Amino acid sequence: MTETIVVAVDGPAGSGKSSVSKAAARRLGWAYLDTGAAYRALSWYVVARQLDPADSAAVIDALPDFDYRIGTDPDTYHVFVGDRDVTEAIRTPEVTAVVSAIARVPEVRAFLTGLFRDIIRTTDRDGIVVEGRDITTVVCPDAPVRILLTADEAVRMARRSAELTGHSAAHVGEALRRRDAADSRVVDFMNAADSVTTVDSTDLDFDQTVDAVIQVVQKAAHV
Ligand SMILES: Nc1ncnc2c1ncn2[C@@H]1O[C@H](COP(=O)(O)OP(=O)(O)O)[C@@H](O)[C@H]1O
Ligand SMILES: Nc1ccn([C@@H]2O[C@H](COP(=O)(O)OP(=O)(O)O)[C@@H](O)[C@H]2O)c(=O)n1
Repeated sequence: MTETIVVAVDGPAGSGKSSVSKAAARRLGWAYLDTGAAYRALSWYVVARQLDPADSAAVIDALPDFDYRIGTDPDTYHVFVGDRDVTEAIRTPEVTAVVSAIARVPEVRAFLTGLFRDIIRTTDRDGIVVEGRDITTVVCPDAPVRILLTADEAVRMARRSAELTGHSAAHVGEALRRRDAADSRVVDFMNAADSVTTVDSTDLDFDQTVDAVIQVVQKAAHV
């Protein structure tokens, strides 16, 4: 059996990681793994169990009962905790506001990294596009294709606030800046690590960004 080709994609919030990675996976006929969804689902679970997200010990204690499942088919993407479909619930501003506190706990990162590697190992496609904050550096540092997807902060904020109707652009922008600042104290996703290719989507539209990612994949993985 040939080994699955891993495409590792990191970047800050609103850079296009999820949407671009999903579209690239679809075009390649490969699997897609959204790692942020696991951090979000754990945050949702902590809130649902009425635990304090800032209480690391309580969050660590909850890990063995965290029954997480995610689809890796880009066309039928769903996130479950137990038998509850949380695909929508994990995107609310309430969950987004607590996710950085959960993600900074080293035991949480180790637990979820193990889970991601299991999912990657058991994929039945020729390749998998995995996106997050530490995929090129921690989860899959040996991936044959490693990409940092960036865009200027103002552009990222504008994209995000266009998605979240009902929230002011200033509020969305401030929340995004605060989350990036907190997250980047834990892992560096603003600077490309050695031999990681940067794709800057500031002046690219969505399709051009997908094209740019596919080109990096084709060049690095010869597909
Ligand atoms: N190059 C691009 N040009 C315009 N809009 C984009 C581009 N890339 C992504 N988007 C849009 O920006 C929004 C945020 O993208 P998303 O994939 O959720 O980012 P991330 O996963 O990095 O937070 C989405 O609505 C997406 O469709
Ligand atoms: N590999 C990853 C992915 C996400 N995360 C955390 O999970 C949160 C949500 O990730 P996400 O990718 O869904 O966020 P967006 O960039 O899509 O808004 C981030 O703000 C990080 O705190 C992480 O720490 N490591």
